[in-house]
Amino acid sequence: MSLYYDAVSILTAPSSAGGSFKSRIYNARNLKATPAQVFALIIETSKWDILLKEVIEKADFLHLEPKLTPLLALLLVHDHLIAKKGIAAPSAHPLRQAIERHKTRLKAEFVKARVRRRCASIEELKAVVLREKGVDTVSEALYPRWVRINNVRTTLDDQLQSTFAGYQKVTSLSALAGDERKIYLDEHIPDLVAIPPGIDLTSTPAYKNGEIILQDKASCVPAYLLLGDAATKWDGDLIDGCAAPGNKTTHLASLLHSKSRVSKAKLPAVYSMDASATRAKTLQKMVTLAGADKIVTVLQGQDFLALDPSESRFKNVAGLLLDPSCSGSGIVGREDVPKLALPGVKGGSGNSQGKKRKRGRQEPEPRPDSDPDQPLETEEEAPHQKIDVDRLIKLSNVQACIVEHALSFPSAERVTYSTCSIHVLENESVVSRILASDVAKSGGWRIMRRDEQPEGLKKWRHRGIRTDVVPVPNAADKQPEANPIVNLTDEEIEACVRCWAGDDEGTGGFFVAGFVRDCTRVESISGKNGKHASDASHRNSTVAPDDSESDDSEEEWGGFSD
Ligand SMILES: C[S@@+](CC[C@H](N)C(=O)[O-])C[C@H]1O[C@@H](n2cnc3c(N)ncnc32)[C@H](O)[C@@H]1O
Repeated sequence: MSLYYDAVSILTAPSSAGGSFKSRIYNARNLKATPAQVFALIIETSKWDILLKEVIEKADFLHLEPKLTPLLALLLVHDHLIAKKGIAAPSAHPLRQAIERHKTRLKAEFVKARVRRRCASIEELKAVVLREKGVDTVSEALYPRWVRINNVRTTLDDQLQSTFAGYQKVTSLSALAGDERKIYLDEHIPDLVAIPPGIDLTSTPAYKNGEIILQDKASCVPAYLLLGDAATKWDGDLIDGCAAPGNKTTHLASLLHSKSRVSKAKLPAVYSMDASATRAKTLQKMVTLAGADKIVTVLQGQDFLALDPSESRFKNVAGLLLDPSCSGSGIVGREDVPKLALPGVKGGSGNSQGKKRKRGRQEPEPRPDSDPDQPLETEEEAPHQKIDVDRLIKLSNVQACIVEHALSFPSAERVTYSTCSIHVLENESVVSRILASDVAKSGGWRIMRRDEQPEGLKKWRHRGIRTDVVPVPNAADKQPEANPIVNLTDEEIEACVRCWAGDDEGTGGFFVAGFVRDCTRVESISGKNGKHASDASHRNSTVAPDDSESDDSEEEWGGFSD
């Protein structure tokens, strides 16, 4: 029963609580039910709210049940009428009884509501209700649960035969509609699958053991772009400069790893850091849980900008992943607490929806990856802070600095830059500034073209833009900084990877660009950094997509050594 009270407490929490709606659930320390259950209940109820309101009002029983607030009633009636297992509470529980006392009326009104809409099945009814609500069933109603398979601990095949045994394979995201056990194997990112959002994996052994990681598809692009299709052959060390809570670090480890790697050679080292000591603790936890601690060294509370690229331990760093703080404007669910249509109470009962029940509860330990990217926002990313152009300009200055610092690592040959922002000012404009910087020019850096990207990403259709799709508030007053300068060629724009929330790809808004060192450029530039660039240029030249990559081709690898 705590599930319903948990959902009410989330929905009625003050808006100043901060964080995206989803992140607030996953970060809430006072929930008894699992965050996934609470999230699914709220989202599923929000899809049906107008119909449930109609049914409850016509059944006209709220004034008879003082324990039921309109919000509680909506959530409970959802499960009573629609959820496969009914209300998640023992049959003697007073709230369950408060609903079941009226089950005949509720059932009758539900059937009438369906007949009025001329629907033969519940699925049909769901689609009609969503249309009434003006929701596109594929884009908004269906935001799948993305699940990344962690190759450090398991394989996709193992998971298909264990955690996902009995799941029906489907070939499109839209086919995941409903609550049935279906699975979609992603066509762009290796070892990524999607399942219906209502399915809770948090109690599975695979989740608890770090074999699977819940991570939005868009957030999987940077590590894949950095290491490419032949990631198991990558032999330079890596840095994840802005790493907490650790989704991309553990993704790097997963890509580098393959269960079939035969122990001979040493795996590359990954230095993973976060300037926030608190967030770095979560990073360490997630790295350990994912089994990546054998290759990942977490530098807790380390400011990436304070790293000295000439330090000897970084001499073999060939790839750097930078995912710095951003406005978070692409995060799905930001300020998106579903506004549920609540039933009215005839006869004016005093049970208000905001009334909170006092509960003494143990605080559950949140899982670090429970809401990839989203739960552990930086101070800068807190949504209650207004997104305005001044803030974007500040963020973009730091973003550019961070990537330029990455380009100065002597053996670096690939760098990725990513944000979960939709603004040109933080994305294409930052790329444009980076490419124009001295460090990029003298180091021979250029953008990683679309035709050089891993196979899955070559196929990805959303590419860079030059002008904001969603205008930035008060940008018009701030000339000229508010007008982002995007001095990129068409080829460079095409090289930028964009993801958009609300389309049929099921991702949040995201931006990624890769930079590579081009030794021909550096040779044409006299003086500094030329040697570094050519040092770097040979190492991972084999990292380009390689069709011959197979389990058999990995005997030279040494696997993990303790
Ligand atoms: C968007 S989050 C990173 C998410 C992470 N890449 C993941 O996939 O789980 C940005 C992080 O960068 C960190 N950060 C910001 N500036 C930094 C800096 N100069 N050095 C190190 N970390 C920094 C913030 O504390 C924050 O945790």
